Amino acid sequence: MFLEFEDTGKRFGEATENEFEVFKGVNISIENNQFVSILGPSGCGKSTLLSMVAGLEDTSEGTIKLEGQEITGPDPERGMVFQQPSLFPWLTVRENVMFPLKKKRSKKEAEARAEHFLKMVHLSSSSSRYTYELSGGMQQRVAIARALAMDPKVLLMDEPFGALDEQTRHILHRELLSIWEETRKTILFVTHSIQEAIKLSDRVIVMGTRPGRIIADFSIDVPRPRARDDENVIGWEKHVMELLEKEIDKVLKEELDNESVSYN
Ligand SMILES: Nc1ncnc2c1ncn2[C@@H]1O[C@H](COP(=O)(O)OP(=O)(O)OP(=O)(O)O)[C@@H](O)[C@H]1O
Repeated sequence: MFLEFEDTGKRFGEATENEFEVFKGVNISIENNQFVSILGPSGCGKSTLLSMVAGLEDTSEGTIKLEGQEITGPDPERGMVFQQPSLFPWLTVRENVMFPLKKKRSKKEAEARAEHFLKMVHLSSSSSRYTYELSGGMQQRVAIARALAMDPKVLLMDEPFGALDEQTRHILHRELLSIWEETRKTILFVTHSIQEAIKLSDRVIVMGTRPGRIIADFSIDVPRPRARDDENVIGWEKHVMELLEKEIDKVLKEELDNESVSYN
């Protein structure tokens, strides 16, 4: 299997009373080239799971393996795109994409590679501009080009379009799908949006919370492009929504119960 979680668990804090278990017993097998989204209520551990694949957080239990190799730290084979693009404002668009490439490649090679990926995200005409001169959507495209230019085996995306307006998000969905079709990178995509997950993914994994765990794993077998009013798309959205609503209601009820205890 390409990317494999085996009985993976995560705890924060020391093994004392302030220890907090985010999730445990997570088992997921992901095939190469798949576009997989992770949905779940706030705090269930979606970003933590992604950070563990990135190697930014360690695993407390079990393993995560990429092509059979256990993940033990960050590596360019796993590229990350965050909600905030975190670009260098003192560098141009091209220089931002070139920056991580310069360690291993000549300047000329890095430049050619940066231009190639900037073209892929439709930004070649802005490559000499500074990133602070760009809109939020354009900045996120630079971040995607920068991650792709490293030629990762897996692209990890943590709510990459969460801060963008609806129209820009729609355009970037189209672009991301066309990039995915061209590069066939395996994508692990965290989102809060059911519509986004159903529109983009081969597979949608739904996490529950308290304790964090996988509660459903769906293959979305609707041909792309997926129109919003396609009855199969609407059917999937409704199905996932009902599942998530139950989970969110459970969290709200627990929070209200806890509050009423602390008031008494
Ligand atoms: N470094 C940390 N130290 C302690 N607890 C943490 C740390 N990072 C995350 N957590 C806790 O782990 C839980 C999961 O957080 P995480 O950000 O992964 O959730 P999420 O599902 O991505 O949430 P959201 O959808 O709101 O972004 C939360 O309760 C959070 O407070």
